[in-house]
Amino acid sequence: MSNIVVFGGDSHPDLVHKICDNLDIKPSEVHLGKFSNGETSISINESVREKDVYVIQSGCGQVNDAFMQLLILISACKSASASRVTAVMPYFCYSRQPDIPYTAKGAPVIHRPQQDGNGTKLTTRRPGADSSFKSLNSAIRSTINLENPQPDRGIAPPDLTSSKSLSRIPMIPGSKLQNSHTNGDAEDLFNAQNAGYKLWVVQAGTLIANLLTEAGADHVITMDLHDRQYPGFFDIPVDNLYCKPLAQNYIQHNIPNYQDAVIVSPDAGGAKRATAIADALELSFALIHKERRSQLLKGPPDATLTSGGTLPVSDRPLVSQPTNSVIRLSSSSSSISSITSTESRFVQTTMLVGDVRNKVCIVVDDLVDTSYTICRAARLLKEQGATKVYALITHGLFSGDALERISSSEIDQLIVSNTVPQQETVKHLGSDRVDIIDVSRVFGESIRRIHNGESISMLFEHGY
Ligand SMILES: O=P(O)(O)OC[C@H]1O[C@@H](O)[C@H](O)[C@@H]1O
Repeated sequence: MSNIVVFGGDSHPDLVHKICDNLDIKPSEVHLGKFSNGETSISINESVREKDVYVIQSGCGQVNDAFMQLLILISACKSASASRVTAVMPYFCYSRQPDIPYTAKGAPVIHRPQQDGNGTKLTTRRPGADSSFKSLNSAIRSTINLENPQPDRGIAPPDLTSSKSLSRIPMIPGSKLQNSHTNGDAEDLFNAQNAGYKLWVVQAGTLIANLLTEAGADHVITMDLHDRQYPGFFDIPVDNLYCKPLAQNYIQHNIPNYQDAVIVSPDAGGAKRATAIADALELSFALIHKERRSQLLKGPPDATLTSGGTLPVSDRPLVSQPTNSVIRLSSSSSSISSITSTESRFVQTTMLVGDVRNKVCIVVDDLVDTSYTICRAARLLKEQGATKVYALITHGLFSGDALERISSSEIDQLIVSNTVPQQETVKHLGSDRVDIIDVSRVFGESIRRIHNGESISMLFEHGY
């Protein structure tokens, strides 16, 4: 192929080489480094004048560094007179929104308490909180308890200050999560859940899109965007490839008697993705749905649901019959303290819709980050009689201690694509328990087609 140049960032060199092998070219030479103060330094060692340039960088590893490196590489090519620059991001970072707890009351309380010489000053007040950190920490702790509601299993809450595990929950410098074991946070928890304001965490979609286009990207190629609407942030073409055809191919060729298996979505958000695979392979489908809502307790402390109070705390799921079970907010994950009528709580409903008894289950999801979602799904399926659980994932981020969790989970077989490096995964879980779906061919073919001005829509349906 003439007039094409492919550069790789340093987040996933193995995939860069594989994609280039498929294109039968070599990655172009670039020096990637850091200045002494930690800033990214890049020098391009060949001419890109009037060339069609592809910069491959997955949004993983040191993700902010990787993204900055991508931006600088794009900008360097553009200012060196490349005719077109395409960002190839096998895993598109910042494509998920933050998972911040907030009250049902919504927006910040805006009031006008302060007058100065120049007129009225609008301020935002956070009732019940001395400092924003104090309240936010509490809110985070409450989410941790919900994310890992296993009080009887003696699992300590993760330390957000050091663990990379809960990446959808913002990490606050200096948060003292070890204090979440104590009961002294009840007031904080109450404040966090009832303060009447919404903890506002930036949703970065437009910024990320603008940064890429401002750097000089003319086109983006990615795979299985968490949000299919995400390309709407861009005013350049975004080709979102699907792992689906590769996943289907894996199921058909590697799962014995796959015709009797059940495709499972571990949450409502992934239902479309999973049903698309189930429909294509004519398999049954099951859905795990979890709903969390904050509520103010009204009944007496130990009242039963029928008398208008609360159900006993339980992490057991509901099967096919949606009924509410209550996981109460607690400042300790190892014990459930008594409920008072004025505290805030979450009502959590977990439903498994579909029949998995004596079935092989294939849990399909776009990504695994902390792995709580997928491990919880596997446990539930086994409890409900599944004989074997496969987890089929596009982007295996496996942050923090995710691999340890998977290792001791009910997942029998993990199948994950290589949009993100998986050497650690194989090392940790063993090659028998992990299979890798190679996406380099489909990325290579999409680059070839885009370079030649051909359609890539057949890749969406059939892969390569
Ligand atoms: O539970 P972890 O692995 O952190 O998060 C992964 C889940 O969070 C969702 O956004 C993904 O679609 C997936 O279901």
